Amino acid sequence: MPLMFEKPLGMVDTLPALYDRASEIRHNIEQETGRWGYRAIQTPSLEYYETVGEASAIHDQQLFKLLDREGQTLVLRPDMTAPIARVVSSSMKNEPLPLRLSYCNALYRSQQKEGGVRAEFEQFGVELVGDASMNADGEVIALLTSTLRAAGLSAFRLAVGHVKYMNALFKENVSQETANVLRRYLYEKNYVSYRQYVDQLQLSAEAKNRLKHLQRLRGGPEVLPEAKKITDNREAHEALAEIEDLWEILEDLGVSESLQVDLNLVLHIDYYTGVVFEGYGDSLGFPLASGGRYDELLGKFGRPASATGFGIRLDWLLEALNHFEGETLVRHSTLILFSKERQREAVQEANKRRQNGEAIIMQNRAGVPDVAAFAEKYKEVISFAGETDDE
Ligand SMILES: N[C@@H](Cc1c[nH]c[nH+]1)C(=O)O
Repeated sequence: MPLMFEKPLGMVDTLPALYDRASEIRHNIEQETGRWGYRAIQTPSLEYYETVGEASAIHDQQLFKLLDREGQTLVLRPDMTAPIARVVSSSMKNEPLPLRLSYCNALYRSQQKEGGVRAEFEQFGVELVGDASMNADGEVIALLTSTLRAAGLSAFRLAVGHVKYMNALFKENVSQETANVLRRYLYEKNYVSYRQYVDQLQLSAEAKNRLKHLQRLRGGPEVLPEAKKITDNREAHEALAEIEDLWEILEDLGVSESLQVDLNLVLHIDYYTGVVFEGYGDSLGFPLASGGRYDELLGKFGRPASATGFGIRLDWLLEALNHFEGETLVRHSTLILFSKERQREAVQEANKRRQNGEAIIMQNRAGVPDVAAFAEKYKEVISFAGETDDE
């Protein structure tokens, strides 16, 4: 294949039909978060590696890095949460907390050769900064459900976990390195390897049982008392009490039905410090949204504050909505086909219709090699033909 048709790994084009669909969804989502008082923000595509790049807590190999003229290393933003932490701590530092912000931006995460995963994708997200109460966690989860609904996704599930519960359980039973391996398996949802790995560890039978029990801690709020039984750790119990409190809030917010507790949940970013969650469309095998509480990130930028938020991948949301059927010709505009001698009339007609909100394409017949084939695409064709044209 000639190189001129190739794109760098993980880069994709968006053709008009999909672009229109994505804009519509973006618009619906932004309207919904606007109704909850979230104000949109934009930040640059490039950030310093040493500040935002590191704070993003994305694997170093996944960062796209480049150098500016001063020799400083820059990254294409892999995440919006860290840039927002930067803004909240600098240009918005006098704004009283809590702050409610939203964004819709392209993010960049470089991919391995295999996998065929996008390295540039659009993410819509919100951040609620400065509210440590469980109501903030409840609000962002409820907002995630209502944005997914506003986007037209009726069937989805949300899983809610807690970083501190898992950390405490691992700390009590295994070393840091072992915990990292276990976390990796849980992140990959590779439960078979998780069990096999636990089986071959040099641990007491009880410790192995506790680690395996963790895997079954998924379901309704009835798993919380179960979860209590396998550890006496204070932090773990506090984490469970937070989820209980959250559940009540979510019931009051009317969104507990699509929710599940999942104490196995591990996300791809490690700045999370509390409640974490992930959203799945019924037809997809992978999560299209995720988020959670990150109480230590803002402090890295000099304005310590608790915070929580979520990000939705728009490409995966579109897939869940089943609108990935590929490019089709959209018969939504009207064609005005004119000949030079009638161009003034054609313009008047086009202006009138455009003012009424109609999409009009004006096309001089002389500019089209095959008029019949071209006109085929439009739902309505208006002709301002000259004397010598055949109709
Ligand atoms: N930035 C996270 C999503 C998130 C927003 N706020 C908290 N978490 C991500 O890219 O997955």
